[in-house]
Parts: sequence; structure tokens; C-alpha cells
Amino acid sequence: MLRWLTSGESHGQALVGILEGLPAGVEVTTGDIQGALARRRLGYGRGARMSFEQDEVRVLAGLRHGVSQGGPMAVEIGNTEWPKWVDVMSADPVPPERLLIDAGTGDEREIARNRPLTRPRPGHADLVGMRKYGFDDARPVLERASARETATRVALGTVAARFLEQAVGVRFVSHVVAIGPVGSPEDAVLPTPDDVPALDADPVRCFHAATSAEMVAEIDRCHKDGDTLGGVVEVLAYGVPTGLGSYTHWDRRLDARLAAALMGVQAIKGTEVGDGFRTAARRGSAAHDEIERDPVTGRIRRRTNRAGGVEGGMSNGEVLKVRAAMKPISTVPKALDTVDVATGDTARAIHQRSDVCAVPPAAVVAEAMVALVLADAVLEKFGGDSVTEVARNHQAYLASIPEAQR
Ligand SMILES: Cc1cc2nc3c(=O)[nH]c(=O)nc-3n(C[C@H](O)[C@H](O)[C@H](O)COP(=O)(O)O)c2cc1C
Ligand SMILES: C=C(O[C@@H]1CC(C(=O)O)=C[C@@H](OP(=O)(O)O)[C@H]1O)C(=O)O
Repeated sequence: MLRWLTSGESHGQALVGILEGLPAGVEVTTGDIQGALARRRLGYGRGARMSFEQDEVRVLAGLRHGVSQGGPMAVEIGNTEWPKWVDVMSADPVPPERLLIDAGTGDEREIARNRPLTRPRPGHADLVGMRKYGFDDARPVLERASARETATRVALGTVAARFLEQAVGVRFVSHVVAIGPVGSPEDAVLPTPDDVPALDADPVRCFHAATSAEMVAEIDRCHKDGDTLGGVVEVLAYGVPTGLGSYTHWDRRLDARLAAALMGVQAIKGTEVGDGFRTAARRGSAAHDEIERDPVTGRIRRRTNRAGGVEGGMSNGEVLKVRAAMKPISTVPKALDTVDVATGDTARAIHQRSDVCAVPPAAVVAEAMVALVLADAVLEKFGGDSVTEVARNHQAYLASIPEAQR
């Protein structure tokens, strides 16, 4: 079993992630993690913070000379903006005069950082979080609700993806299929792992060039209007072994586990496995993936992959295809109506800065979550304390399946 935990606040000193249950022998470096975090920062439409803040990665435990040791892996991602937040986010009490709203520096940003946030944003965690945890300031709520935390998931997901590639040969692709009303055509070519550099280079992580240009234009229009956008991301996993997950109980189903992991990402409000909601409108004869025997090789194969590689809660050996729908960013520049909870007066919701659109980074985060779920399912199916042992168990399983069905 693979377990993972994250800790840390958006403007705290650092984020910390722990991955427990990783077999020994996974080859991965700090540079690999840094590279994945850099991909999460990409994307047209992100706010100013992405340009000045860096992710400072330190692997604190679990790796030795670039190879996992079998013990829990701990990763720290330092917030380079921490010096500005030392007092506001101090773990220990600070003298009250250091938290004065205006410490006399005249620096507007300093004042904004220290001021209690009492105008909750519709769509963010602010109002319910304050109520639930008994705060009169949204600061502690937004600090942990923030998707800054997804940097840790990407770090841990990178390790999971390395394990999957080395043990069983799985490779990932994540891309954006819609931003607001602009979507790739239904029949657009699916990107493969060889296309990842091109996707990383695209401003919105879209594989369809004409759609990508339209998405950028839509983000520009939205930015000009002081508004925000959501969209849809897709994760593809190539080389997933058949038989991960199970039909025997609801919480063993691979589709259920993937959906929970994706819905656990901030702002994700819907998920699809394969053609998902689109398949609901079809007749059965046009919804399923007919099975045939390849006349040349004799192997059993599918004519289509509408199911997205999962049937009966198990991977069926086809490309795994999952989508996640992201709602528009809730910190809307032309701020939404709210109530100032300190005074009870009608007010405009908090807005200092925000992303106009964070769909491209959400694709990278979704990819990390899928990698973590698949790594857990591979360990459950094949077991093993080392990558070599998992690979051996996988090969033995393949050898036990009739050749035509492998
Ligand atoms: C990569 C990423 C970046 C985000 N950036 C912002 C942002 O800049 N401003 C904002 O208000 N929400 C942003 N969000 C969304 C909020 O974190 C999210 O809406 C909030 O935590 C409330 O959770 P919920 O939307 O799941 O209800 C982002 C989400 C993701 C995945
Ligand atoms: C910092 C990141 O994303 C942040 C996620 C986020 C939110 O509310 O979720 C709000 C923004 O932070 P702030 O309000 O401080 O500008 C984003 O920049 C990141 O992805 O690394």
C-alpha cells in the first residue's frame, strides 16, 4: 500500500510531503522533482505570484544517491517568498506591534498582508472555513485551502510515476481539452508520451494548435473583462497493466479511486472515465468497445476505447483516459458580492491578485494524482519491496494470462 500526506500553508515557510510504502530501487532525483514542479508553474493565465516565487526542493529522507531506500520519502518545497511572511505566518507568537495593520512602513503590500480578511470570496473556502474552525479572519482558511499545496502532490506524484515507469512501463500524458467555452474537437488526435515536450511548450498545454490559439485569446478577453475561467483537463496513462483495481467491492474499483483522487484537487467539480458523461447520450451499440481477434497476430483487442481503459472497476489494458472539470477561479478581479463578516455590511469579496485561469497547471496536478493512485494499485496487485520484485511479479502475472489476451 502506498500512502501520502501533505502539509504546509500557501505563504508558510515550506510545504512538506511524505510518501510511504514506496519500494526500494526507484531511480529519481531532486532534479526530476524540480522539473515536474516547473511544469506545474507553466500556463498562460496564471497570476503574478508564479513569476516571482520559486519552488525550492529538498529531499529530506528516503532517497540515497538517487535511489529510493524503501523507507518513507520526505520532500520539502520551500516558499522563496517566506521572508515577506515571517511575522504573518510565524509558528510562534509574535509581539502584537509586529502585526499592526500599518507598521508604519507605508508599504501597501505590507498592510494588505497583515489586515484581517473579513470579506469571504464566493466559491473559495473562506466563509465556511471561518465558521467551521471558529476564525474571524479568512487568512488561516485560505492558507491551507490554497492550491499552493498541489506542488507537494506533484512532487510525490513524480516519484510515483518514476516507480510505475521502471516497474511496469507506464507513461503519462496530461493535456487541456477545454478552457471556458473553447474546446478541442471531439475527434482531435490523442497525444502520446512522445508529445509531452510539445505539450509542455504550448502556452495552455493543448495538443490542438488552432484550439490552443483560441484558448489564449479567450484568456486575454477574460483578463480584460476582470473575470476568470475554468476548463477540462485529461490524463492519459499508456502501458497500464490489465487487472488493476477490482469489481469485488466499491472502494476497490479503480474508477472510484481515480475519481476520488481527482475530486480531491482544489476547484475540480467533475470527473469522467473514458467518454464519461458523453457516453450517457449514446445507445449501447455505440457506447462500448467491441472485442475482436487481430487476424494477423491472433491477439484479442478492442475496436475503440470509449471506456477509457476501465471496465468493471479494473484496468482493461487499453490506454487509461480520465478527465477532470475545473470551475473558474473564485478570486474574481471584478469582485463578487459578499458580506463583510466583521461589520455585517454588503461588500466586495477579497481580491488582491489571482490566476485568471489555472487549467494548464491543474492538468499536471491531475497527472500526479493519477500516478499516485496507479502506483498504489500496482503495489496492491503485484506487491514487492523492490522495483525488481514488483517487475518480476508483473512478468509472472503476464506469463499466467493466455497469450492472446496479454
Ligand atoms: C493549480 C490551481 C491554481 C489555483 N489558483 C487559484 C487562484 O489563484 N485563486 C483562487 O481563488 N483560486 C485558485 N484555485 C482554486 C482554489 O484553490 C479553490 O477554488 C479553493 O481551494 C476552494 O475549493 P473548491 O473550489 O474545491 O471548492 C486554484 C486551483 C488550482 C488547482
Ligand atoms: C501559489 C500557488 O497558487 C495559488 C493558489 C491560490 C488558491 O487560492 O488556490 C491562490 C493564489 O495565491 P495568492 O492568492 O497568494 O496569489 C495562487 O497563486 C501555486 O500554485 O503555487
